[in-house]
Amino acid sequence: MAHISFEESIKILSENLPKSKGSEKVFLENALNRVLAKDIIAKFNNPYKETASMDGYAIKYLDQDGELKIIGKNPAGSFEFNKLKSGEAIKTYTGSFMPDGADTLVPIENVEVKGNKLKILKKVEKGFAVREIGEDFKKGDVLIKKGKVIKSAEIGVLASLGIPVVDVVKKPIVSIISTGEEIVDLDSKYEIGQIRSSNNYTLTALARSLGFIGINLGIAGDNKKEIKEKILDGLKNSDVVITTGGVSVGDFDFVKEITSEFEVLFYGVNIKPGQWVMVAKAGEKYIVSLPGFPYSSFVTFLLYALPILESLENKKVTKKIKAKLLHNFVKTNPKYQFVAVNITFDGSFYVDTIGKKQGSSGILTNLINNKALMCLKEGTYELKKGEDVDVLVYDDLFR
Ligand SMILES: Nc1nc2c(c(=O)[nH]1)N[C@H]1C(S)=C(S)[C@@H](COP(=O)(O)OP(=O)(O)OC[C@H]3O[C@@H](n4cnc5c(N)ncnc54)[C@H](O)[C@@H]3O)O[C@H]1N2
Ligand code: MOO
Repeated sequence: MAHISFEESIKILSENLPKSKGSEKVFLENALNRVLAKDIIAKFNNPYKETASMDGYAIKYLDQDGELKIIGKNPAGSFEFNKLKSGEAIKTYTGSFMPDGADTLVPIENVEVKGNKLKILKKVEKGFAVREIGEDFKKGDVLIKKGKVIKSAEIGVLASLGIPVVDVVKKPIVSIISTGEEIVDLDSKYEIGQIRSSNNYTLTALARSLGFIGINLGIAGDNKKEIKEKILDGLKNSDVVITTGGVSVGDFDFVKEITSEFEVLFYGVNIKPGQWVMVAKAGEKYIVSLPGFPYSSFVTFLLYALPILESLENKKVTKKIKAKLLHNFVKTNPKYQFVAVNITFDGSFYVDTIGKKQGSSGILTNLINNKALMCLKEGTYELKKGEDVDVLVYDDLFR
């Protein structure tokens, strides 16, 4: 079967992306980084009433010339709505409601007090240090839109609205299975010639680092029954099942046969790494079978599993940006290529491949400290130093 182009694979995938999952309720403390499932609408004005933003005396603006009579105190949290008449002042504190009849607050620094007499030494303009009703938000305002990822300020706004429980989109669950007769897990004895399985650990961690629920389902040998059982097991408890290995042309590449029993969206893409990737639907769920090489499985997870997970939670966790190449780069492979790059920011983004090893897709260590992939369209060509390139950023660049 001829491989399809990268663009074609993305088109097919985007036409088959899932709808976002339903919602669930979480305590506000657990809502950080979750996707809001319903608009948050203010049920009251904040502030509820005109409020002092400094410590001082509430007065009528036109009363600033003569001597005023201090008729009392108005501490924050006192809900007596004091009334103020002409010629009077009420001591009022930061956060206190302004008395009815007062339109201005003269700060303590501007006045002289003798007994209950107040003299204003330095006048202020009308409305000084008074927060308007609804200055922060007004009743009926849509404060946070459905689909927004909840960060610290959203947590604060929800708290200020008195909302202890929030409706958020359920987190997508992705299960990861490594396959291969030669690979062994950490709990098994290692014999020369075997390969310690890294993919199930790397991809579980990658899924979790991007905010999804990653489940490491361990290893299945090159055995159709075992592989199928593990995939079916994964499908029961997760939205997406990832397999690694067993998808190319070897005699023991059974995963592709098992995954083919489902509704295959595509198998084989003209990309480097990852040309043997296979994506299938299993009813509402997905099986994404990635090549076994550690670098290939990492890249293809980002390219094909991540869009499904993002769609399920209705959020984007990767960014596509332009960056300038810090050195010439010769693209020798005609496939659409994804290259691990160092990325730096100095007013613009810059990328380079300094210190990255050249070789097969078996090189996982190139991804240590890596946050981005340079995306190079099909063809062989030379890129010049200073040229703009497309970059897929999958980690926080400023951390
Ligand atoms: N005759 C051909 N051979 C290969 C081709 C080809 O076109 N013709 N394509 C190569 C490419 S490209 C890739 S990518 C691999 C993909 O093969 P599989 O997906 O079937 O992967 P495996 O053969 O099972 O494994 C490949 C490689 O990765 C190691 N591996 C597998 N799983 C893990 C794991 N969990 N942790 C660490 N390392 C793992 C495995 O030992 C192999 O070395 O096919 C090429 N061959
Ligand atoms: O497709 Mo393989 O992942 O190029 O090495």
